[in-house]
Amino acid sequence: MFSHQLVKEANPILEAIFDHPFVKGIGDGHVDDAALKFYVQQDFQYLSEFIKIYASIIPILKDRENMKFFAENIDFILNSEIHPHHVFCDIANVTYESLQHATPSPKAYLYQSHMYRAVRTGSLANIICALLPCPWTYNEIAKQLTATGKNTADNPFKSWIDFYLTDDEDADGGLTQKLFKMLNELSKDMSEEEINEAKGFFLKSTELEWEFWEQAFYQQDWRFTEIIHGGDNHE
Ligand SMILES: Cc1ncc(C[n+]2csc(CCO)c2C)c(N)n1
Repeated sequence: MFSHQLVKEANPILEAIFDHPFVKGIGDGHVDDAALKFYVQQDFQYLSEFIKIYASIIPILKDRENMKFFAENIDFILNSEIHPHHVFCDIANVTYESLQHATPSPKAYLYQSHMYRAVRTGSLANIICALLPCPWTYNEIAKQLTATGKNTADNPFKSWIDFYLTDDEDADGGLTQKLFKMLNELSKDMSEEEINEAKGFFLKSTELEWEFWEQAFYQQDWRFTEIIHGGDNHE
């Protein structure tokens, strides 16, 4: 099955995500404030783009059930995904509002551009492959942290882990499985070339998830950010 192939090939990248100091820090209950702030600034901005990508899928869908599914996911990102951000803000002792005006860092820019590239191909499989590592890796992180005994009552990140752990219909676990199922269906009518193209989108997005943790941990912004972003806030 296509989904098994994707998970198998991406596995070393997922393992590297589990080993990343930011993710390990979530498990151990400590991440530097500067890393948490950089993450929320970039993620707030990233999720706004993610919503637009979800919206851009709707015109290429053929049935209402799928339209409902993607529309509900937009609602979920807008209204529920803010919870994990609040957890980071509370720990870093900053207001969420103060972190909502960032422009994309190089890696966030690359990740967003990668997703838009998938949209431009017009292929639903490519778009789902580019999107899926986002809910997939987070759900896997939450499961791994829980399985290794890190999701404890005294961990300040407990409610962040719990958020991505939930596996009910409306939450990420359910979403991940549904997207993998859609891919398995689509792959039945795809050529080897199309399968490889879609896989490329999935594997690159998985690495870009790793890069997202990395850039937040080391606060990697544009080298010439003053020049690039100037006084006005262009993207
Ligand atoms: C860089 C980055 N990657 C993944 C997530 C997690 N996430 C974002 S939207 C969503 C639901 C998808 O419909 C999930 C699980 C994040 N916050 N930031």
